[in-house]
Amino acid sequence: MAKPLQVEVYNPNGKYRVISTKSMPGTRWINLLIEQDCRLEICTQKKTILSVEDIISLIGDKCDGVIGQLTEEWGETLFSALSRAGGKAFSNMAVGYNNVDVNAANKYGVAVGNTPGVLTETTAELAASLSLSAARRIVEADEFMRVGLYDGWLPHLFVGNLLKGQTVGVIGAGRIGSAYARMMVEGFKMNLIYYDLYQATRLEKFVTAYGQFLEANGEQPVTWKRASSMEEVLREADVISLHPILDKTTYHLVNKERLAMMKKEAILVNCSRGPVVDEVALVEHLKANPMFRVGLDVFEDEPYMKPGLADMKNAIVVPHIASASKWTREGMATLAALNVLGKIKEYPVWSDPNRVEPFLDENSRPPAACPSIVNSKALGLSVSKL
Ligand SMILES: NC(=O)C1=CN([C@@H]2O[C@H](COP(=O)(O)OP(=O)(O)OC[C@H]3O[C@@H](n4cnc5c(N)ncnc54)[C@H](O)[C@@H]3O)[C@@H](O)[C@H]2O)C=CC1
Ligand SMILES: O=C(O)C(=O)CO
Repeated sequence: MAKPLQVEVYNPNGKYRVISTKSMPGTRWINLLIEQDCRLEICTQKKTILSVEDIISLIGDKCDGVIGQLTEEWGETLFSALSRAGGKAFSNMAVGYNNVDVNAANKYGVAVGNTPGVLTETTAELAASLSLSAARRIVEADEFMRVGLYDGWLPHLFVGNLLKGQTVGVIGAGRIGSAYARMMVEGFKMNLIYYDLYQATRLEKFVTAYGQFLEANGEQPVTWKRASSMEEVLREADVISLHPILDKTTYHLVNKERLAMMKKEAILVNCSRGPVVDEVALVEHLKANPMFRVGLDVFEDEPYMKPGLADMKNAIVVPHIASASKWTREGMATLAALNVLGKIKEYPVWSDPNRVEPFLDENSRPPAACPSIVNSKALGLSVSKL
């Protein structure tokens, strides 16, 4: 028999057994669970990605709820194991839940939580950082300095792109895409073109008002356009940032043909999910177009990179850190814990997952509700009136 995974136990006599497959930042989430009679077991095994078998062994014979991670495969096997152990609550510590088979969760009556909102600005800030770093070739220039190649100022040294007056393209103008668009429009006075299945009315109003403000101050106004196709964005924008969810409609959304539609000196940023971009085609495109640049936070075969990507000077790569600020990660842990706790306590579901601030205020008790359950309709869960 395999050795049991290492766990740290809080409140051993708690009535409800809750597992967290990873240690998470902050202590508020731990306190909230133990105050509500949960025995919390945090897996401390030194293994970055737990397998399905590892998680089955953590669930054991009795488990009321699990807080899991985006690196884990939550499908039929795990939901049936959780259900056999009496559990009806699971939450990803992430807003994206493409690692979760929601139909399987529905089949076993397990609520699936996620953590929207608390990571919107943090993720958008990383996308903006990658956009700037790529435009101004910051990583290349930093490497050049460190290896002692700098021997004096030169007119052609690391010439990059000026963002002001250029066009930023956003694909997927939801919470994060809209926050990113605002940063680029407001911060760098870029014009906006976006593509989404839905109209981003608030974003459009913001750009209109900001354009009017600039004009009233004698400056060139910024503009916006909702594209009727993704191809329109690819052809027109100078910087393109990807922010859709990952599902079968967005798998390889950016492929060889679509890369070829982009401007030769364009910048592509991906802080959504790796498989939204065909990474093999991307490597070929980077090789053939040295002035085309990318900033990537996510990878198709994460944690691995496709062959050749790491050698490309025109690529900036970071290890899926877009939501990695202390406040955000602690907030994500809190929302994930409250999703699980809320379902265990049979609380209703919060009515607006875009407005989760009341759960994050450290100075007050969180509302008696589950902050965000993605399958609440399928499970017929009631909605909070708070
Ligand atoms: N790199 C990282 O650390 C992080 C990555 N993410 C990723 O970002 C994604 C988006 O997060 P939010 O903005 O909070 O979600 P959201 O649901 O507010 O926005 C997603 C947008 O994508 C649009 N969309 C869906 N299918 C589309 C398609 N085929 N073409 C164009 N647009 C489409 C939706 O209409 C929606 O407006 C998450 O699902 C997650 O995968 C989120 C947080 C951190
Ligand atoms: O929340 C997500 O979806 C992430 O990728 C990590 O923050």
